[in-house]
Amino acid sequence: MIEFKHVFKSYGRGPNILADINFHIQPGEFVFISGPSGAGKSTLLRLIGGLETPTRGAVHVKGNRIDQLPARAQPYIRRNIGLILQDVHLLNDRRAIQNVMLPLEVLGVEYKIAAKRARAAMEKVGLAGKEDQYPIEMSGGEQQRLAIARAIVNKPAIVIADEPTANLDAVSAKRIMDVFKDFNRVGVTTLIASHDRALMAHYARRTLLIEPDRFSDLIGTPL
Ligand SMILES: Nc1ncnc2c1ncn2[C@@H]1O[C@H](COP(=O)(O)OP(=O)(O)OP(=O)(O)O)[C@@H](O)[C@H]1O
Repeated sequence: MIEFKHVFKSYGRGPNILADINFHIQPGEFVFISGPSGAGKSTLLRLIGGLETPTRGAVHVKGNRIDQLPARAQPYIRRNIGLILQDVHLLNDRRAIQNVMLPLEVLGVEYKIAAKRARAAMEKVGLAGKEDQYPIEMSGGEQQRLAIARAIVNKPAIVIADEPTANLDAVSAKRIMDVFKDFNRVGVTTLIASHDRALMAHYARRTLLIEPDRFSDLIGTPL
């Protein structure tokens, strides 16, 4: 489903952030990406999402080399990935529900159906009743949950989330993790980078631990 083969990544002339990374994630796995700040967790997720290209090596996603896809094929692969980054990139001139409907609009889903699905996704992340607000009128945690609703609304095969619970209180964090768990239960491959090891220990069965000089592929979660 997701495979790294001898992947190296540096930015510009800087040092290798990732060096000779190898792993293979099967469909339906729930994987925790862990490691100290600045070690390269976001970089790894961005490589899978096709937002960065490796300096060396190959990144395979759903049988395609995402790092070598022609530009016209990228939207097709990205459509399968629900990407939740730290910078939520919401459109402030559109209401909350319109933000969530965007991925469906791109796919040409009929307006009424798209609105219904967007409303359901917002309810899942605890934002029922906030449909008509503008993102700017929402709290940081609400914006983060809105970005999550947008990422899951078209039922992607892969969900990648970078610190999805960082701005959330314990109750909201658990709610969001349960949303990911429900998706994972029906086969969605899930990768989550987080500093919250205790929370992740309840959900993930495998950990990719990224440290400055070491990469470890572990069963369970380290506590
Ligand atoms: N676009 C970029 N240009 C140059 N350097 C970058 C860029 N993006 C990330 N880096 C550097 O790469 C390293 C890894 O960053 P990354 O964001 O992947 O770490 P992280 O493990 O996700 O950190 P955190 O837990 O703090 O979010 C850092 O030293 C960072 O400064």
